[in-house]
Amino acid sequence: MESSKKFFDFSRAEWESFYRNGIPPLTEEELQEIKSLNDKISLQDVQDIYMPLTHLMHIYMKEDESLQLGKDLFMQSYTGVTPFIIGVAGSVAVGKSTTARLLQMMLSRIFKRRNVQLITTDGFLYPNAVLEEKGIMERKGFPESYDMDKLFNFLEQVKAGKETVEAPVYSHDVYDIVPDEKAIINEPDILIIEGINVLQHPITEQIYISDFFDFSVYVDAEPELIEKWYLNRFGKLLDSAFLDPDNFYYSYAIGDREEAFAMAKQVWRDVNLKNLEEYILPTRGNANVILHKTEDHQIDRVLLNKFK
Ligand SMILES: Nc1ncnc2c1ncn2[C@@H]1O[C@H](COP(=O)(O)OP(=O)(O)OP(=O)(O)O)[C@@H](O)[C@H]1O
Ligand SMILES: CC(C)(CO)[C@@H](O)C(=O)NCCC(=O)O
Repeated sequence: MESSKKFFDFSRAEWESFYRNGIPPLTEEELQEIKSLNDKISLQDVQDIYMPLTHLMHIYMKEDESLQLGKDLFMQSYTGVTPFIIGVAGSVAVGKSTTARLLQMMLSRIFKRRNVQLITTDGFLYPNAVLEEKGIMERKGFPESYDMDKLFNFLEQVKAGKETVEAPVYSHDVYDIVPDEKAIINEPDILIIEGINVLQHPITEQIYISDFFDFSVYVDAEPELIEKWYLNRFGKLLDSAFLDPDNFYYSYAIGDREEAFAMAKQVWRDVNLKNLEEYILPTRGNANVILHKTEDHQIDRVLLNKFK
């Protein structure tokens, strides 16, 4: 273990050993089902990295429940059970959605009676029309491009145990908020929130959105690799846009492929890499756990926060 001031830094082998004696809570069939999520997901990662991670999350969940109960006893009032909220942060295209969906599937299989739901903060981006109006269309993903009040209200309602809470929906294909679509969150026991901004910035002077999180994971990798994954995903977006004139990427898909990739490289450099360096990376130290990836999304190191 090679540690920094703030994090214990474990090799893959060390991390894996933290759950070696546990009985794998997932059947071979369930593992195969997880595989269908993204055919490149390594089942070895599920076993070696995510099993110990969900085990650790369970430790935090139990602590959280007992703290809530203790506080209620102290105040001599019952405030109700609040959902356990897990944040998944990291760069654009680092694999947050894939990690978050994998965690959702694993947690709902392992804790069969718990209702595990998932949402992305992409839905809280201002619609393109508003970004245009504010003159910040090329700042999509930067802090000012999100409706933070709306995100704050959403989190407050979920945490307060409201029966049904709605959130707007963003589509990568349309490259905009989808006007008539809503994501519904209804009384989850565990809510996973994935987004580049979940560990970021105060909303008001007193409160950070990270105050809402009971556990957080930062997905990390070297920027050169993330760029590769970004361009790779861009290629897939082009391939699926080819037959759909309504798709945002249609004109790129039917045009010159080299030019399209040159444009994507520029967007990576001028928007997403800049955002990573200025606003996302500085939040890495706030996470409970950092998953560090190398080539082919393989996780080679896991870091655990010493203080939270
Ligand atoms: N564990 C993994 N194994 C293989 N491929 C992966 C893995 N995780 C992500 N990918 C691939 O990397 C690309 C980016 O992943 P994903 O869309 O999950 O990123 P993201 O961080 O959610 O991005 P954004 O913030 O833009 O929504 C996708 O093409 C995805 O298929
Ligand atoms: C929607 C976000 C901000 C985050 O997922 C990102 O995928 C994005 O669209 N960034 C803007 C620059 C780009 O087109 O890649």
